[in-house]
Amino acid sequence: MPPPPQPPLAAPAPAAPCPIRLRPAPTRRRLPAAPRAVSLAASHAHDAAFLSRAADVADRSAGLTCPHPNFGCVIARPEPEADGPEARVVGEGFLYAQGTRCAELLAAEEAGERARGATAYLNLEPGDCYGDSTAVASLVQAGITRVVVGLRHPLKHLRGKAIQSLRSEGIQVDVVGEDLQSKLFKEALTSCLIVNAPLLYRAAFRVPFSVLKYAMTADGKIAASSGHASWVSGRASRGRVFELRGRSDAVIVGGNTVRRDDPRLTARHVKGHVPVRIVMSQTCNLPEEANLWNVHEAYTIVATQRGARRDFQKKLAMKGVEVVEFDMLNPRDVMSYCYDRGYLSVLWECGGTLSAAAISARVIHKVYAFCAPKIIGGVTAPTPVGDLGMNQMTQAIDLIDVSYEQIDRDMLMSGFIQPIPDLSPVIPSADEIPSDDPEVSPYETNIISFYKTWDTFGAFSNFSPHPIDMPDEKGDCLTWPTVEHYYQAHKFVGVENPQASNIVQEIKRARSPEEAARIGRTRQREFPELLRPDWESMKIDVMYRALKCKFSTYAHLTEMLLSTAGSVLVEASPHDLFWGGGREGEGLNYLGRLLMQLRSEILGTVRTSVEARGQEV
Ligand SMILES: NC(=O)C1=CN([C@@H]2O[C@H](COP(=O)(O)OP(=O)(O)OC[C@H]3O[C@@H](n4cnc5c(N)ncnc54)[C@H](OP(=O)(O)O)[C@@H]3O)[C@@H](O)[C@H]2O)C=CC1
Ligand SMILES: Nc1c(N[C@@H]2O[C@H](COP(=O)(O)O)[C@@H](O)[C@H]2O)[nH]c(=O)[nH]c1=O
Repeated sequence: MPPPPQPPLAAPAPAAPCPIRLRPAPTRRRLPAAPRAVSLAASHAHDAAFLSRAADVADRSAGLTCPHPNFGCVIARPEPEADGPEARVVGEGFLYAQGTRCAELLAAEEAGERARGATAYLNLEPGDCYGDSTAVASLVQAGITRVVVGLRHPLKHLRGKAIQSLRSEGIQVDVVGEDLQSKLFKEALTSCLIVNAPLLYRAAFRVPFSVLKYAMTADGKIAASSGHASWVSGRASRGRVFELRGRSDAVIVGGNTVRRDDPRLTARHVKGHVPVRIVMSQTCNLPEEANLWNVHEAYTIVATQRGARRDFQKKLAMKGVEVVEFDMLNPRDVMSYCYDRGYLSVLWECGGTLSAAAISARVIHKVYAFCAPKIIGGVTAPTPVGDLGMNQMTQAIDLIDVSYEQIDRDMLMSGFIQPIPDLSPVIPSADEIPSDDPEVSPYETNIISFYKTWDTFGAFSNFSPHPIDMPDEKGDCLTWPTVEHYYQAHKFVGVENPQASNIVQEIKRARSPEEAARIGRTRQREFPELLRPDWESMKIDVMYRALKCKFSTYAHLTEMLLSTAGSVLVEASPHDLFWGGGREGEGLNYLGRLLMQLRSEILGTVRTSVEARGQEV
């Protein structure tokens, strides 16, 4: 694989300022009426306003669920009584999580008949990976006649596909920057870029979007010279940090911060998504007891140097902490690992030692600096960023798109170290859609890996949004939203304890497959006595039954599976060594194996029926 493109450390001079703020969820409102005269400027103003609104709508699930590409759809139609370009919103929707119903479908359902002849505004080109093009089909079936797209999909195997499909259905598609250009559209486009910055960085640099956050005094210290740091910033600022955590897949600290602060790193006080906590420690010289080892609160990974304190590693593993060894522990390799795990965004909450290493490794993209109006002094008091090897002020890294916000008595300054990647120059024209499949290496054409639902073969993931109807113990048919829901719930099925039945119901009701997985795993750890006693011997069978149902229910999935004949299927999970293939092929890859077994079974059935027909003739 070629090395990921290296952005310059010192970013180019700032472009037009663009305030970056966490936006509160917009309330539904009628947009202000535009001037009555029908003019191009007025219709552009409407389009730009609705597109920005689609970006705001897309942002609604942030912090509620595991981060994922943010898709929002706003359907608007002209006011029947108005002859100008006034329009009103008739439907809105956003993607709640991977494997849940797409934004376009939700918006079309809300709009109903009012969608006929209306315009749909999408912050991002839909990225159907399930072979069923739900997003496009929803818009077509709803009778949408025009679609305005903010950004083409940044992932190569999806870019341009949905736009082409919509156009081939006779729908007018206007893409900002290509078909629509003006200052207003530039601003709307910025909203679309910001709401999916993590996906864009991930696509461009093959690392997750990384944000460095710290709290410092007015004299630039992040702790007193003793190392004591609670608290530098005020309560309101720390509340904002909980929000930032809730929007991240993982929060990272260095060994010293764990030894000194014993942090919890949870997104408490804000309901919703709790990120994974990652400790980077070369020595693994970490405390025996620490808040981070309480994995009931949140999942913890310790990233360490190969061979470091193996006995202690075992102790951590006994507590449920995952330990990952690296040949050379450094920020870039840890970020590559996080990329492989499918993370989109990571929050660095470390001290200056590790932050300097991360900035030097060019993995930090954005900075949030909370500045408190206090002075602590101290020549040895820690500062936010250690040595970067610069000795002239002219070498300083200029932050771009800087914004300032007062939070109670503190000031929050944020800005990008690296600009949001502009993928537009490599956008292919409509007749130049890439046919290559980035998941399949030309040298290993017989291996097809899949993992996240946005991958080319994302439909093979148990998180794909394909409900299955399965008989329960009494033989009654029950619908499960995804295979993951079914699998996780069956850890507790058949156990004669009302608490186990409650857990089954809790998992069944989970709003997304991620939530189902989280509940299933947490309850298994919390209540091992409620796990069905035959689980270890039954889990493969449970999974196979669910897969068989999924692939036989949806014809296009059967087709997709059969199209892989001759290839080895690998679930590219770097950490699940039972269902996945592991980082270096050390995993047992049971999910891939079961899919291949199912493929053989279906192929056998197809062949047998063809042969039978042949004999009849
Ligand atoms: N106000 C604020 O926002 C914050 C304040 N703090 C304060 O900062 C102080 C700690 O800062 P600091 O000592 O810089 O701690 P860091 O959080 O930066 O941790 C440094 C440690 O990170 C580990 N590490 C792993 N890989 C690397 C690498 N490639 N390069 C460098 N380090 C690596 C090492 O752990 P090991 O030694 O285990 O191998 C190293 O000692 C504390 O007083 C804490 O309270 C901390 C965070 C935020
Ligand atoms: N001291 C300091 C911060 N420190 C960071 O927060 C961590 C503690 O998190 P938790 O245990 O979850 O409350 C600590 O280890 C460090 O990473 N953050 C801030 O916003 N403001 C502050 O003043």
